[in-house]
Amino acid sequence: MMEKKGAILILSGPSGCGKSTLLKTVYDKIGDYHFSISTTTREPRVGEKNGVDYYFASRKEFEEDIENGEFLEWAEVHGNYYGTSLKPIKAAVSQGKLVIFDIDVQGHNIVRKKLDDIVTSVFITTPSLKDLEKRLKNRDTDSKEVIEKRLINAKTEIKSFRNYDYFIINDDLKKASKELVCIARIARIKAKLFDKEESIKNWIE
Ligand SMILES: Nc1ncnc2c1ncn2[C@@H]1O[C@H](COP(=O)(O)OP(=O)(O)OP(=O)(O)O)[C@@H](O)[C@H]1O
Ligand SMILES: Nc1nc2c(ncn2[C@@H]2O[C@H](COP(=O)(O)O)[C@@H](O)[C@H]2O)c(=O)[nH]1
Repeated sequence: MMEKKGAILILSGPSGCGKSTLLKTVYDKIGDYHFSISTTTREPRVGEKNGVDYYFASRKEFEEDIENGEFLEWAEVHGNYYGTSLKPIKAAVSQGKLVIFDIDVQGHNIVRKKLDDIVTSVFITTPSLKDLEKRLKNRDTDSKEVIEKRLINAKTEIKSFRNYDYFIINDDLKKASKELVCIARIARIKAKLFDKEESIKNWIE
């Protein structure tokens, strides 16, 4: 399906737990990486740019992409479609990059199933549901109804934390950031395993 020279790091966790904030703090500490930009049918938030934060699409366009097999994974999350296009991931993985995904638990389960040997995953959350509510309200990007929906879904999502390799409680941002840097560096080692396998070929032949 793809030349697996690289590695994949998946971040999941309830909306508002701080995945994007945490990622911004680690990028300059983890070396060469490729961040997977998802496609979504959600309306862009103020300041979000097409092709930077997401590729924004209509439901019709998204459904056509599903039909055409364009996605490595896709899911309906909080009432909208979100998906990861296969092509850029294939290219980045075959170039030996660490590919970073910010996707929900459904997407994680699909990618894990398809590419288990190169996946490292981390579930991120807040210390409590109250903290999550505060963060979503302070972020001020979503309506009251959208926030309520995301808080209800968070209670279901948190039940999946055991399906992940690592678990970070994003209370103190500095501490959580250090933990994520360690995990990202370990995730990259999975990419190196393929080079190592190559160098011990004489043992196997
Ligand atoms: N450790 C922290 N302490 C306090 N506030 C935080 C912390 N980490 C992130 N935040 C704040 O919480 C809010 C939500 O963070 P962010 O947008 O990164 O969440 P997210 O998990 O990426 O959300 P989504 O899944 O909806 O994209 C932001 O306003 C951010 O500044
Ligand atoms: N399964 C997928 N989930 C995705 C993808 N891109 C983002 N997400 C998840 O959606 C929620 C909501 O995001 P928001 O930007 O509307 O706040 C978030 O928790 C992401 O993890 C994807 O391609 N596939």
